[in-house]
Amino acid sequence: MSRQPVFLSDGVVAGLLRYEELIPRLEEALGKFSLRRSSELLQPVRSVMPLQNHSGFLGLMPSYMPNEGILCTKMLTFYRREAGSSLPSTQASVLLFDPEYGNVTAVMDGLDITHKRTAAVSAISAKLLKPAQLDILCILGSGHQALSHYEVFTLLFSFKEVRVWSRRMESATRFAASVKGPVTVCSSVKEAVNGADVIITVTSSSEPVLFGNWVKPGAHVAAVGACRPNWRELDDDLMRDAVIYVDSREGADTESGDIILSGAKVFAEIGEVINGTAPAFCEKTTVFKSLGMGIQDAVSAKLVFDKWKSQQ
Ligand SMILES: NC(=O)C1=CN([C@@H]2O[C@H](COP(=O)(O)OP(=O)(O)OC[C@H]3O[C@@H](n4cnc5c(N)ncnc54)[C@H](O)[C@@H]3O)[C@@H](O)[C@H]2O)C=CC1
Ligand SMILES: O=C(O)C1=NCCCC1
Repeated sequence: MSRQPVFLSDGVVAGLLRYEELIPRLEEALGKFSLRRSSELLQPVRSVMPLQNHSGFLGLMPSYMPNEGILCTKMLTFYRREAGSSLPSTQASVLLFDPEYGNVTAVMDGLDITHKRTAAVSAISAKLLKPAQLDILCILGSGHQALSHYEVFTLLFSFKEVRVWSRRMESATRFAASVKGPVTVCSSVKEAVNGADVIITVTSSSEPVLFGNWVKPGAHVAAVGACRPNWRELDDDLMRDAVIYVDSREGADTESGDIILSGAKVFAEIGEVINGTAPAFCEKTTVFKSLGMGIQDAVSAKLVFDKWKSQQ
């Protein structure tokens, strides 16, 4: 069992990972996670080491799904970057092990996995908590996650209008020009979210950018940024008035400033909605607070590795 691990570059991973195959695997994993059967799935809360010099952190995200033959960890760094930096703010590597023997079988670049699995889980939340009307999609932020969220949301849903807002107008304009379909560039958050049915927050902000009194009652918000206990994207009004769903209760209670600082109560994990053990309040304003989980990376990496092996 002393074979060297294979290395799969970002280009190879991106070529193999397809939303159509990824989404059902993520749904299954989210449902399993919420059952809390430790014989089937283990995933501790992300271990985080702050990197003060960079307003960032290094995170370790292990997970184990013995029945799936998955033992995996993602290692990531998040650095708060100035606009125009050539490096992405989140960088990641994923290690897959042979669960039988403990040797590393594959090391893969984790960028595309992080972009796609995060966006796919937000799209799953919108599918489960679908508002009655689905005409307007609004994306706040114009970076990597904005792009992957645009891709999967326009793949799964048919919006009449897609809007984008970014702190710097030229970034929003560049984003709109880079995607296939029409995108309205908005000059303020208030204008962007006005009447929107689905709002995605994908900013690196540590202060609220989205305020509850701007949000249409019954809208669904997928809140993806603000992944540290003292960072916010959403204000107290929105956190108090919406029904709050999360990927992991333990993760949310440990890492989400929006939840910890607002004192908002988590209603359910989206895995519980998938399992039918918690209701989907589609008619109410809902927030899905995403922090990201190791199992999401693990099932993505396993999918990529199996496809790569089948082509050798
Ligand atoms: N929940 C999850 O599973 C994951 C969450 N993330 C988080 O998603 C967010 C976006 O990630 P990426 O798109 O990869 O980053 P990025 O660096 O590519 O884009 C960040 C965006 O945030 C904007 N921004 C930065 N500071 C801001 C501020 N103070 N106010 C408003 N906008 C601001 C930037 O202009 C840019 O549009 C980050 O907070 C990241 O930590 C990233 C990966 C997974
Ligand atoms: O789950 C992830 O991957 C990340 N979550 C929070 C921000 C950095 C990446």
